[in-house]
Amino acid sequence: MVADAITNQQIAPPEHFVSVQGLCKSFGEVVLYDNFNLDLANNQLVSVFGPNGCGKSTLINMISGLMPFDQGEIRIHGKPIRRARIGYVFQNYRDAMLPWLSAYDNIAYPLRVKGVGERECRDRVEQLIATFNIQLDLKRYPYSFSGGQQQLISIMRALVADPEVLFLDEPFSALDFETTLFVRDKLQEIFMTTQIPMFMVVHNLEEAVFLADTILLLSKRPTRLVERVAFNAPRPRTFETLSSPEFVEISRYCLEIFRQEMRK
Ligand SMILES: Nc1ncnc2c1ncn2[C@@H]1O[C@H](COP(=O)(O)OP(=O)(O)OP(=O)(O)O)[C@@H](O)[C@H]1O
Repeated sequence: MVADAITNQQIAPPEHFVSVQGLCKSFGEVVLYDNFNLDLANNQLVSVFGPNGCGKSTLINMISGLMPFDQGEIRIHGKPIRRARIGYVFQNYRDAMLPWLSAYDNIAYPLRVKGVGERECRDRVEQLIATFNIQLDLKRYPYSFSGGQQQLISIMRALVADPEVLFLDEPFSALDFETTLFVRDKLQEIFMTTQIPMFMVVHNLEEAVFLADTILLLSKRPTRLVERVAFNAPRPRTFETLSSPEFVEISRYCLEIFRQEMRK
């Protein structure tokens, strides 16, 4: 009995923040996912990298509940998507901001949609910007901020309703290099402070490795998980991380897998 209990404990699945089983998705004749499975252990920052058009955005949109799928099951922390609290940061902050609302009202928007009272909205937004030391005049409108500042505002908006998971679809791709560094550091700080698991699609392999605990390498269509690669460098990751042997080795390894996949 005791032995059984120990065995059962050992085989019991770890807590997963995302669990995907038997996922199928096609667009017309184009099969993107055919019986795709994925489990992501809790408290991780997971990045997704793969060939152009393999279905990275489609995957993040299905898992976050923004896009329907044909077949399969997706659970967030063991629950159906509709019962999970989800934060989503879009690739293009210009389209994602509501331009007629101030930065403050953009951040507070998800709370207002939920019917949260004005005082609680204000407390929550103020707490958030104090925690992450956001020094912006939130009375201003989105267009008056730089790209990095707007992306930061959209990250604050995604966090304001206390999400269980944060999804980010290429959060740096519309930013210049300098701004990318700033937003990337802020994202890492948010992850380290909140421990909210993050699932992030990234276009650039080094970006995919730098912040991640796990890098998911996807194949060409129909899309499979080719490999999940662990990157265990200590946090915070800094400029020094970029030249560390483990970063160089993991990046090289991911690139090699990617190139093998492209040759198929
Ligand atoms: N709503 C849609 N209707 C029809 N086809 C679609 C739709 N959305 C995506 N596709 C197609 O599905 C494929 C995967 O698209 P998706 O944007 O998910 O890939 P991706 O890996 O994120 O691409 P990229 O690397 O270019 O950002 C592409 O061929 C795309 O044209």
